[in-house]
Amino acid sequence: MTPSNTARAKVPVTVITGFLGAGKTTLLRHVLANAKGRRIAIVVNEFGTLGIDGDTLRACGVEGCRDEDIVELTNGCLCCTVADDFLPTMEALLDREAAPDHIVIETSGLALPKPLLKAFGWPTIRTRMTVDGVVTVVDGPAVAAGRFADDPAEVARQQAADPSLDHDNPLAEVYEDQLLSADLVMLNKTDLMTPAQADAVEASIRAEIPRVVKVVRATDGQVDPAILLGLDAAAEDDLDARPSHHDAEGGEHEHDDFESFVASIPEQDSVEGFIARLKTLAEQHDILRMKGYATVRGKAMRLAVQGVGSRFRHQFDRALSPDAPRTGSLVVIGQKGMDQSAITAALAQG
Ligand SMILES: Nc1nc2c(ncn2[C@@H]2O[C@H](COP(=O)(O)OP(=O)(O)OP(=O)(O)O)[C@@H](O)[C@H]2O)c(=O)[nH]1
Repeated sequence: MTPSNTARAKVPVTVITGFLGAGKTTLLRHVLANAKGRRIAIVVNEFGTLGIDGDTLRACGVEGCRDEDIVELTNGCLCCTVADDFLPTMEALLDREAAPDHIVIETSGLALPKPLLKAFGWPTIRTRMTVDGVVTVVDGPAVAAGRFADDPAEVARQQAADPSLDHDNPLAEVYEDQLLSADLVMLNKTDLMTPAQADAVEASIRAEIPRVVKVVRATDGQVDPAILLGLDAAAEDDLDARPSHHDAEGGEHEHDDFESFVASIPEQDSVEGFIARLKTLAEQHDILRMKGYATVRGKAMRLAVQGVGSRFRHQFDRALSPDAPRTGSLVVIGQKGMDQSAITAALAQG
C-alpha cells in the first residue's frame, strides 16, 4: 500500500499551535464555519482551568460545530498530559460510531508541539491517525513589537557566562519551538500591521525555521481551510526535521516559567471603565493573556472579554438568565512571579 493510501486509511489530524492569543480559536471557528460537510472533531487544550476557548467555539453557532464534536482538555498542556488525557481522548474519538473525517487539535498557547507529535508514534494510535500538518499561528504585531525577541546584548552576556545557553527567555523558547514544528505558518493580525512590518515578520519567521515552510497572511484567521487541511505531512514521521529547545533535555520540559489563575469579577459600572482598568493592569504586571466574562450594571447580556497583552476586544455575546449571579470570571496568564494578589485585588473592584 503506497504511503498516500496508507495515510488515507488513517484519520488526518491537524495541530493548530501558536503563542497565547495569536488567534488559534479564531482560526478554528473559521475552519468550522467552512467545513463544507466534513465531520471535524475538535480537541481544545487550555492552559488555564476555565474552558473559554471551548465555550467560544460552542457559541459560534456553526452548523458543523456540534457540542459533542468538541472535546476540552483544561488544566495543563497536552504536551505534558499525553498519556493521561491525550491518548484516551484520541482513542475515544476514533472509536465513535461515525469516526470524524478530520480531527483538529488546538494546543494551549504555552504548549510545545513536539512532545505532542511524538505521541502519534504510540502503538495504540499510530496505525489509526496521522498528523496531516502542524499549523502555527503567529501574532504578527507581537512579533513586530519584539515580544519574543531576545535582547542580543543580554544573550551575549549570558552566553559568555554559559556557552551552552542559547537563551533563557521562556517566551522566545515557546515561540520558537512552535515555529520549528510548523508545516504552515499563518501570520495573523495583519490588520494591525503595515505591509513593511508584515514583510519583516515574515522574513524573521523564515529565518527561524531551517526548512521551507508555507507562510500565509491573514486577518481573523480568514484563510481557506483547503490551504490548511490536507497537507499530508505525516509529521509524526518527520520529527528530526523539527528541532526543539527541549530535545537536549530528553524532551522533558515544565511550564513553570508561566502561571495562570482565575479571578472573580464583580458587576462593572461601565464597559469603558472596566476595559481601561484591564489595560492598565496588563501593562503594570506584564500580563500575557486575560480572557473571560463580566456583567455590566443595567445590561442583560454577558460581556465576553479577550486580552492579548494590553490589547483588548470585548462584545456582549449572550443573554444572561435573570437569576444568574451578576459576577464574572477572568483567566489571567502571565510569567512566573506575577503579583497574583495585587491583580486579584484590582479585579475585585466593581
Ligand atoms: N485585530 C485582530 N484581532 C484578532 C485577530 N485574530 C484574533 N484576534 C483577537 O485576538 C484575541 C485572541 O484570539 P484567540 O483566537 O482567542 O487566540 P488564541 O490563540 O486561541 O488564544 P489562547 O487560546 O488563549 O492562546 C481575540 O480577541 C481575537 O478576537 C486578527 O487578525 N486581528
